[in-house]
Amino acid sequence: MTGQIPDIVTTAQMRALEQRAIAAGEVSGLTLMERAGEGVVKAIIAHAPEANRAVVLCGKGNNGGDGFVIARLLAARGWQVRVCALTAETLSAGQIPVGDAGENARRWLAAGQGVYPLTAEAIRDGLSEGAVLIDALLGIGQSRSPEALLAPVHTASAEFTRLTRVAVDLPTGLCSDSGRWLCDAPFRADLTVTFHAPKPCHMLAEGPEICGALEIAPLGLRPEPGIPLITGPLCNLGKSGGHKFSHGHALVLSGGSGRGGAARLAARAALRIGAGLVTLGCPRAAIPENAARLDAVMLTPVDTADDLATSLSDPRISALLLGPGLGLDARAHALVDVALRDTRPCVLDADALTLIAGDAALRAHLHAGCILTPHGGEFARLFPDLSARMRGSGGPSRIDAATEAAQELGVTLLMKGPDTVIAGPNGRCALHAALRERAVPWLATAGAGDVLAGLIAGLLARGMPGFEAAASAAYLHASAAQVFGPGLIAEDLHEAIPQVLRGLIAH
Ligand SMILES: NC(=O)C1=CN([C@@H]2O[C@H](COP(=O)(O)OP(=O)(O)OC[C@H]3O[C@@H](n4cnc5c(N)ncnc54)[C@H](O)[C@@H]3O)[C@@H](O)[C@H]2O)[C@@H](O)CC1
Ligand SMILES: [K+]
Repeated sequence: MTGQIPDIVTTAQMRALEQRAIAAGEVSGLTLMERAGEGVVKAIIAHAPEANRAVVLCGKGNNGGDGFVIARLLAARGWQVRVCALTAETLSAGQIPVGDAGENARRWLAAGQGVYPLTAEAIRDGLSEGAVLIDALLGIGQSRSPEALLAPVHTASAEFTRLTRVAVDLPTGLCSDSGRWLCDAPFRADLTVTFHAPKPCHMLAEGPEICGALEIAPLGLRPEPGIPLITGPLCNLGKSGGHKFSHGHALVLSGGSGRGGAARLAARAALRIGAGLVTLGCPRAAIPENAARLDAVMLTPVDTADDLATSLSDPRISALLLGPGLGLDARAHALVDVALRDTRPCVLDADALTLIAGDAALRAHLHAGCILTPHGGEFARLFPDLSARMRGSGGPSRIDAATEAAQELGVTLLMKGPDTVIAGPNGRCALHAALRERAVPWLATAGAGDVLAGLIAGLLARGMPGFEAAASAAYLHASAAQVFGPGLIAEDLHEAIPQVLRGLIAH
């Protein structure tokens, strides 16, 4: 997939787009199916230029209908094509289903072609080394395990080592909206050709692992806004003129002696990303330790809620961060309480999230300037019911769950994971997908989350709105890891940020 990636559309959005175009008389379902088949054939030829033999696995629905179009178009190019269909028996008995898929089955049969059953033997006999195996069993309509359906496919294809496996729209065994597998052994594609726009499963959770290369075939439908992929910072990061106070002042609150590392990582990140000033607020007893480890970050004693209130009387403090290394004691609770009664932008991470999860009174003070950055465990503590639903079959995707959670709390929420979902209080959502060169597994290292929280706080301090700050920080965080590469530890992220910024600001 190259060039500008269109917004992601959910299954419901895709069906609505198609239905609207058909209802408006702009296009027929049959034409859409033909275009879908043409797109897949074009991608197959580009991907496997030497191939001239295919087995097309066709299901009962419209994904199967696409399969019959693909079979017809490949056969017209001189390919040796075998269709193995779930409907082989009824089709062979002359019973053609109504609808677009039925019409394409009819056209295939009318061309004098046969339809084989979906058995291991029939599939194997249609294949040879170098052939293309096309999965048109199930598409966006799948919601339950297709294990039985796939068993003969796995048995047959295991006998070959050089097949090109192509998924039509999405691999069978993958939930289109959540990216979760619907069975233990889904179809594993080398190439997935989807239509109009990527679906969440191509970007989320375990989906990318089984999609292979992703191609998007146009259907001629009008583009509509969906869920954008974050492919760069959402605001200008350059600095022009002014003095240090023109670029904001972030206040990071830390725990006691021996617990300051996480907050120091966050504070340095806030400074690196361009906040004019960053102050670390820690208990008086922890000042020597922090002073020995920090130079450009300033220090202020914050032992009590009153101390924090005094710090906040400085109107130049433009953003707060609480959580990394904050602790879960009474002081930490009191600091979160004071911070939330203030209306300044506030990042809540780590221990602050645990405190909020356990106290409805704190939760009640959350406001639209808050940015919560939970990982899976913290999300489960904050939203046990939603989290349990996510784990269930047919449950909400990470995109849907983050959107629901952000709206429920009226905050911006950044859900951490290999794919990072950012959801705003008004239903806005964006995704940073860990795909290909943006997959940075070495970010799974102690302290990386603290750096991310610090980047958000720094951008907030500079005046960036919450959603933009969270989305931009997710991008910059992954970019820094990408620039540094293997062996990364959290401290290295700070050192890589200038290189990332140089690249972005130069453009
Ligand atoms: N929506 C659109 O805009 C377009 C859709 N097209 C194709 O149509 C597909 C969607 O078609 P359908 O809605 O008919 O859905 P599918 O073809 O994905 O599934 C068909 C039916 O199979 C059944 N099913 C689900 N899980 C099953 C399982 N495990 N075992 C057996 N049967 C199962 C369900 O009843 C489902 O409705 C898309 O993925 C795409 O390939 C294209 O033709 C072009 C346009
Ligand atoms: K499929």
